[in-house]
Amino acid sequence: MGKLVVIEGLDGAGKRTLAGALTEALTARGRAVASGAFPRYDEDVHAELVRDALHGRLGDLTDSVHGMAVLYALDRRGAADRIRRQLAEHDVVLLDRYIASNAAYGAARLRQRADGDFVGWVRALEVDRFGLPTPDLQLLLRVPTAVAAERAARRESSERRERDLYESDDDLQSRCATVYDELAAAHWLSPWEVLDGAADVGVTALLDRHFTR
Ligand SMILES: Nc1ncnc2c1ncn2[C@@H]1O[C@H](COP(=O)(O)OP(=O)(O)O)[C@@H](O)[C@H]1O
Ligand SMILES: Cc1cn([C@H]2C[C@H](O)[C@@H](COP(=O)(O)OP(=O)(O)O)O2)c(=O)[nH]c1=O
Repeated sequence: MGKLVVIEGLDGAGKRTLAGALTEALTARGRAVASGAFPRYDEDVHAELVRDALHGRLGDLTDSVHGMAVLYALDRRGAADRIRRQLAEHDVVLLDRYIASNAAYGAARLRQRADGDFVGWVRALEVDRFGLPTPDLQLLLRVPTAVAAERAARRESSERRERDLYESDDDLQSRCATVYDELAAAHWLSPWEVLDGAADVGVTALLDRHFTR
């Protein structure tokens, strides 16, 4: 049975970049790695609807924090069997965002903290009701909100990719950073490790800490 490892953090924190580096380093050590990212924009109708909502194309649906969270959760529900299969066949399944993204962004939108009702509601929906596999380890890639915003803006211009409603809301990102810190401190759903994304993450040392057999 493989380990389910999740990378979490703000938009522009460097999650995708770290996922690539970790996959490469684990593969070089001979581990079988499956990787994925949520939302699955090009694979799942709920994720497609998320994209529409984040670009203001679904009217007042975007205003509903719980409605948005249900769409993200249904995307993951549709991937649950595949994740379970991947865990059976690989040493590591590495995901760029998972259940904690719903907890952090939703709580931040509602101005709640990690010990508030919303985070409990996400756990009840995704873990208890949908039966999603829980992570073995969550990595919080922590960067100052200004750095994340600057990276997201740079990516916007280099990839001609328009920033969405959450990405362009600096106050939301900064509240979200607080909830992430609290989720990590509480080891919500799994052990967490906080990585300094503004410095060298130190992939080799990370592997030595968590992936020695
Ligand atoms: N450690 C880093 N130092 C500087 N720039 C980085 C670093 N990691 C990622 N970036 C750049 O920041 C931008 C956002 O990174 P990305 O990995 O796409 O973030 P995320 O997946 O968290 O949104 C990209 O342009 C990427 O090249
Ligand atoms: C996966 C997930 C993302 N989100 C938020 C975080 C991001 O602001 C936004 C889009 O996800 P993101 O991974 O940033 O997609 P991309 O970088 O390809 O646009 O959705 C949730 O609120 N809940 C979730 O379950």
